[in-house]
Amino acid sequence: MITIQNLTKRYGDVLAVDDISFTVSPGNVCGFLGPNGAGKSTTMRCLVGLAEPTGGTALVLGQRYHDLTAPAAQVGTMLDASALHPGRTGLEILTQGAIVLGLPRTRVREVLDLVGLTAKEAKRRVGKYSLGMRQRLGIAHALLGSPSVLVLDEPANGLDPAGIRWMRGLLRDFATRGGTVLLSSHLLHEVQQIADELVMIGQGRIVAHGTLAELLASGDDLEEMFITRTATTSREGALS
Ligand SMILES: Nc1ncnc2c1ncn2[C@@H]1O[C@H](COP(=O)(O)OP(=O)(O)OP(=O)(O)O)[C@@H](O)[C@H]1O
Repeated sequence: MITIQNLTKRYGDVLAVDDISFTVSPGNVCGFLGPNGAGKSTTMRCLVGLAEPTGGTALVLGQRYHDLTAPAAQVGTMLDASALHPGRTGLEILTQGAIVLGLPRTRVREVLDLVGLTAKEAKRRVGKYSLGMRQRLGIAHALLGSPSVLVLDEPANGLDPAGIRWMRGLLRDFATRGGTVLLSSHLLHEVQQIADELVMIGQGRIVAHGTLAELLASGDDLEEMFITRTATTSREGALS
């Protein structure tokens, strides 16, 4: 369960996130959609304790991230796949993660299988990985501790159509087993294929929220809605 309530985050003069509220329940894959600079990463950083909210709360499993008993295992995160150390192999990164979480080495093999990285690929340095392989490794790392919540920033970035289909299957399966997923994207087409509910954000404010079916049934063209609403919302709250 993810519960964002009246979350506000200000960096000096910049109101990065402006009083947003939404929840994601177990069993759901929620796409957090917005153009560059809309406030997606900031919201996710507040959720996983990397940024302190200026106001409101961002709770995961009903608690602040740092108050969870084993946050790194309970919540799988991928906030920046490009931050993976280029000089290490995928295997080294996952093995180190398993050690930190107190998990058996066999778990590394399991998550590699889950994301479709071969043993040979795992032994290559991350600097030689394609963007899609980095995304898979980042997701493998997020899955290590068998979390019940996944928070993924732009996970489909760099994936080809087959990779996107694979990710949809993986996340759907995770949600079907009771998991909660929040994933961000700045591409409507991408997120539409993966998520079953959407939170659209523009300039720090939520401009649309609902299941994909609800949003599509409204008769509005989703792309038109995305472009017009995220462009016209102002940080001073021009669009209610
Ligand atoms: N540490 C920071 N210090 C100052 N301003 C920041 C900081 N982090 C984010 N911002 C600003 O907050 C706003 C929201 O940024 P954020 O990264 O959350 O957006 P985003 O939707 O994730 O965008 P992108 O898709 O480009 O990653 C932007 O104006 C950004 O410049």
